[in-house]
Amino acid sequence: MATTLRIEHLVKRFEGLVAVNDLSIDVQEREIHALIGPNGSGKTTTLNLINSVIPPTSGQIWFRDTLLTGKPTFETVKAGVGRTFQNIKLFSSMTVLENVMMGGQKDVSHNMLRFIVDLRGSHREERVLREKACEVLDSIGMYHLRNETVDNLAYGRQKVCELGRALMTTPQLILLDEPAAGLNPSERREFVDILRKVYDSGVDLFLIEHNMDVVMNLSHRITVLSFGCKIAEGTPEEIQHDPQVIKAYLGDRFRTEE
Ligand SMILES: Nc1ncnc2c1ncn2[C@@H]1O[C@H](COP(=O)(O)OP(=O)(O)OP(=O)(O)O)[C@@H](O)[C@H]1O
Repeated sequence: MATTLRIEHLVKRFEGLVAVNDLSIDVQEREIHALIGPNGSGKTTTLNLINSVIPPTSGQIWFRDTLLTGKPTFETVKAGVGRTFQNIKLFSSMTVLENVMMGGQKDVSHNMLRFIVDLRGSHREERVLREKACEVLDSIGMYHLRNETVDNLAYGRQKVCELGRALMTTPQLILLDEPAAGLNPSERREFVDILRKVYDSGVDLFLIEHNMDVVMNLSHRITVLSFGCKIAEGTPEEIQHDPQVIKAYLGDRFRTEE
């Protein structure tokens, strides 16, 4: 299998604090890779570095043959990397369909007003985006809710809607920032099923997550951070039994009976 996402000697300093410290990770094609670790260990910073929300102090990030480092966020999206956020970033008074359609505009975050004006001006563009958004909504079981305003949706459904918006750029890899956060157990099970479907459709996943049931059931490989440094990498089975990981993060949650 080829490497898709390659993180090489990544460092991020915030003044005196080293949030990410010489981090290297190779994510393979067709992999669900989780990044775990205690609060403040550098996970969100790493995600923000991958899709160029912030620049690194040093190091490089590659996605396939494209160097992402130094590129604006919309270029990382163009290269095939999508993203969802820990705190949902939807337009709450707009419908599900409109929110998902906006994901089809690669630079929409810079150009929201133009997007709305363009949609009104260009029936062809609107039709293409609408068709694609309907397909995406169908694939994630949200088509029947397309005309609901986001405000009226349960939190779990809003998260699925955000995932739908990320799918509009036809990503090859999606970065997921705590997909299970705030979900109740049944919403969580449903979301994991949807993520599996998205993966089965050919999209690789790189996620940050604190819920260890989700991480251990979903991931093929896991990288563990502590104070910005990688302390372990391996399969869920290896990580659950790694003494250093148990000490730094997992505690007794996965210790097997002696
Ligand atoms: N913009 C910033 N300026 C200064 N310090 C920051 C900034 N962003 C993050 N940090 C610090 O960098 C460290 C890593 O933070 P980060 O949010 O990446 O951790 P995390 O592992 O995602 O934590 P959590 O699980 O709580 O979300 C923390 O000490 C945090 O306070």
